[in-house]
Amino acid sequence: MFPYLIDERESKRLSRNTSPKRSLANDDRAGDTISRFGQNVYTPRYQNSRSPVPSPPKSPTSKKPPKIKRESMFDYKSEAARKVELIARGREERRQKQADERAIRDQMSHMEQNNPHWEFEQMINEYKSTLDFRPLRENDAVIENQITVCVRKRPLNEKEISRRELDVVSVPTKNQLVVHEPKQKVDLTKYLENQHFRFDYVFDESCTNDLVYKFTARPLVKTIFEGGMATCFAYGQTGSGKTHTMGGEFRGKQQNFKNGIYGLVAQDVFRYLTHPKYAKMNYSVSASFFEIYGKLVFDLLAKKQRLRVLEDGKQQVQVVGLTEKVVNKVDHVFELIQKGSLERTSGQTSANSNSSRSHAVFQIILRRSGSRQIEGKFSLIDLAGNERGADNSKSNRQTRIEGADINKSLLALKECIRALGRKGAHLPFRGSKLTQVLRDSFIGEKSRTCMIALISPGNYSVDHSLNTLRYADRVKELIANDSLEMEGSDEMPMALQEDDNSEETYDVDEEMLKAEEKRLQISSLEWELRESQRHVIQSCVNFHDMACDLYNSSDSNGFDRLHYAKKWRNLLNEIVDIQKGALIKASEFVNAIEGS
Ligand SMILES: Nc1ncnc2c1ncn2[C@@H]1O[C@H](COP(=O)(O)OP(=O)(O)OP(=O)(O)O)[C@@H](O)[C@H]1O
Repeated sequence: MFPYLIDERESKRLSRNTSPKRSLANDDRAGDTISRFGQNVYTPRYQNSRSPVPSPPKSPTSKKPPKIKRESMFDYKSEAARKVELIARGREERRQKQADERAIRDQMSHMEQNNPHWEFEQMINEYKSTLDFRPLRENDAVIENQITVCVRKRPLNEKEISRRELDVVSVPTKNQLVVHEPKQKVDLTKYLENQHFRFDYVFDESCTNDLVYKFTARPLVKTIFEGGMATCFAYGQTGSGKTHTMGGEFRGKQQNFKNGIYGLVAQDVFRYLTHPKYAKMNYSVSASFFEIYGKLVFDLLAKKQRLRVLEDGKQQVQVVGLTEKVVNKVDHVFELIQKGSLERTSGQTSANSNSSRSHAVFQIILRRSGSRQIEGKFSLIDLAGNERGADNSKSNRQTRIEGADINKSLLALKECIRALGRKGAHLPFRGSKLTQVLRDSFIGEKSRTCMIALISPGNYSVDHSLNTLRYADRVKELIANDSLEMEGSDEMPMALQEDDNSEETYDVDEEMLKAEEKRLQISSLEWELRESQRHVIQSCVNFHDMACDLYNSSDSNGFDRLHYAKKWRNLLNEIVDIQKGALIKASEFVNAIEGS
């Protein structure tokens, strides 16, 4: 094609020279170069205008046409060709890029469909690959603490698996746990916030009830044979495994009461009775089972008969009329556990249709035969779900009141455990019905307590799990501080005891330790600040309802002014107390931040 183009041009040039009359050849309209399908195609103008085709100049005198330098020919050719090639290559690259992006998008949407959290999953897997997993083993040493705080993580359940939830909790060692909190930045970048916690023991999803029992309640059984009080609490969100741990594993709807902590304690109590040291003491064993629902107490062994709690002048608290059955063999205890469990009050929450809104208290009591004097008592408490706040905004008044009571009792419980850890500290047992009835468990040198915090591993539960861990951490943190404060004591500080038991040697950096403690303290105070704020908000709503009811009641016949005024005063007192409590929490938090 190009030789033709050159010949044509050359011929025109020549014909211009040789025949001046030719009009067509006298300007540069002689021919156009048209780009067609990416190639330069030359279309002579005169062809388009149907002009007679001039014959190529064939002058006999004409010499050979002057040679066109090959170099310039190539220049011309390569210039155009390069542009074309560039355009073509650019187009090809664009298409390829678009195809690649489409393929990635398709792959991502396919992955999203199969696993909406695949990016977080990848991040968690990457993080886990850096951990050295050394979980708790059956033959690990059991540490004897006055207060033991541990955490149990259950496996993902069917519902969570069907919702394609991620397991966001890792348990690398026997006393450490990491929560991988999925987060998103404002620019939608996803990232993990890995939060570390440390407790006396951490049980991963593979641990059985037997193993949990061995490290938690079992060491406390001996306490009640030596004149002490023992308590074991199961604390956590609804559905996190409190009843599974305390009452026994579920097989469908059937619960195996023999392998829950209630049943395991009962079996060990009867075993201890046969021990030569205790056989001669002539102990008799009895059991009671009751439930605390708001401010009310019900007997689970007497068709939920309502019970009154009375306190005498010596601060001795009694649950009046509570059924206490004498048990001669462990099977009797299982029967009582079964009976009481069936009676237990359940309500409805958005989180779990069988959620428990009450605290269940199962007690095993030791007395000398023929005596009313209690020698030892083991209280096992399956606490109500701690996730009340999340349910509250949408819930009815009754549910809100229940929630407020549960929050109050859980905060009071924490304060009482703190008091037990700090010898001689004021015991704020009147903070709730729960702590009131358990008062005797929080006093005395020999009293021992164990808290099992239960967490659900799914990503949708991460906020509740963190709240549970912070609560447990607050109890643990104070114990650690108290132990460190015991100068000259034979007892080693808890943190150091653990370190001595481990194979690693720690180079403890005092500054770092202090900074870490401070951080933990602030995070706990923040949690308390938020909880107390929520409490104020709830109580304001309740206060408003009750104040309206009371106000309207003044219109009725037989209106008693004094009674009315007293009721109003009580309402005001109650809300002022709650607000004062919140004010203290807010000040504590501000002081901690400003002082740090
Ligand atoms: N460690 C575990 N292993 C296997 N399944 C478990 C475990 N913990 C709990 N589950 C199961 O999870 C479900 C909820 O557990 P559970 O009823 O004990 O929760 P909960 O904390 O007592 O809830 P609620 O406060 O509503 O009573 C049950 O079906 C239980 O069998």
